[in-house]
Amino acid sequence: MWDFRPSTLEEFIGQKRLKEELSIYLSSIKKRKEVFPHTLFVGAPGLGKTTLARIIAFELRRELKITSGPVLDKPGAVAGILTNLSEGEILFIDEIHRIPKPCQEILYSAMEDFALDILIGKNQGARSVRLNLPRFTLIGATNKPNLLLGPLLDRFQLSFKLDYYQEEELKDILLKVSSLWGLKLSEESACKLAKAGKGIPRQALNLLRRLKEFMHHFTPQDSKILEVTEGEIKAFFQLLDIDEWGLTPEDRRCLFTLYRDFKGGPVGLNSLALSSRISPDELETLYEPALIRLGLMARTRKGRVITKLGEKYLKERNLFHVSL
Ligand SMILES: Nc1ncnc2c1ncn2[C@@H]1O[C@H](COP(=O)(O)OP(=O)(O)OP(=O)(O)O)[C@@H](O)[C@H]1O
Repeated sequence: MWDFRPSTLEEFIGQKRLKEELSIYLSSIKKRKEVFPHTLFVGAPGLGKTTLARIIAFELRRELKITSGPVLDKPGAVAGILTNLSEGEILFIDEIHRIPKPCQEILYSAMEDFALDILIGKNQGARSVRLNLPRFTLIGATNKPNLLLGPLLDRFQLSFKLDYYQEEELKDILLKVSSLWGLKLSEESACKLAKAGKGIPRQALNLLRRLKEFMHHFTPQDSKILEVTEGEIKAFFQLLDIDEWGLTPEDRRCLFTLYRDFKGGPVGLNSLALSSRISPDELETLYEPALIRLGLMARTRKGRVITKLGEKYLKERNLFHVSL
């Protein structure tokens, strides 16, 4: 089994408070056979927003349609997907903040009144026609809720914020998935991988996927169970050039660029991204969250700054003079 997605809330590890609340809504909606309320999941990429949408659909035995903000870039695209929904169906829109504003506006009446107002004709001859929609559930996922129009935000009856995972929780996820994949992780190996997962299941599972390939490469072909020792984890981390926190050469490059090119900051996101040779979006969503959570970088009102701990990190690893 290559991918692992929990299909019930019980199988979903972590996010304890969110799970408790969600399970109450699921059971009460199930009892009353109602349509699930419009729900927004807010959190960084890879924390499990899509997985939760799938779980809601599975638990309620509802159909799930999956799309994403960039696909819904024209009013016609939004109208098209809405008019193809059936009663009780769940529409999941990933990166909902990337829907252009005029298209977000179409969603207001669809969510509130289950109706679509379509403008037919042009100029003076134009008239508005109201099209009734089946009752459906919209589940949105975003890591930038501030880019959603206020009235759209208001139409989500439920909103959940996903937290980064504790190492212990990531460890449980890794142990569960590794056994499905025929990998035998010792407790210590699982802890090391979990620590390098940067609080994000997708990152931890990506590491596990690569570890599996690594193990297959170095183990005789007939072994059914691949046993991973601490020594192998060490060699694996060396091969990937990641440290015990899971920081990659790109993470270190951002930190070092901040130190070298901007004298430790403060510096704006775009300038730091340009000098680090990565896109501002990648810097903001992929790299800086971990650097900030580890206390190596900080975000101030004037921009990003390196912390004392960040300087210590570079110094200890002899990274003050590397050429990037
Ligand atoms: N709590 C969890 N327990 C087990 N596996 C999880 C959990 N959360 C996420 N995963 C796994 O991590 C991977 C990423 O999860 P998912 O695609 O749901 O994240 P996401 O928040 O929707 O990311 P994106 O916003 O980038 O689409 C999936 O393989 C999923 O099965």
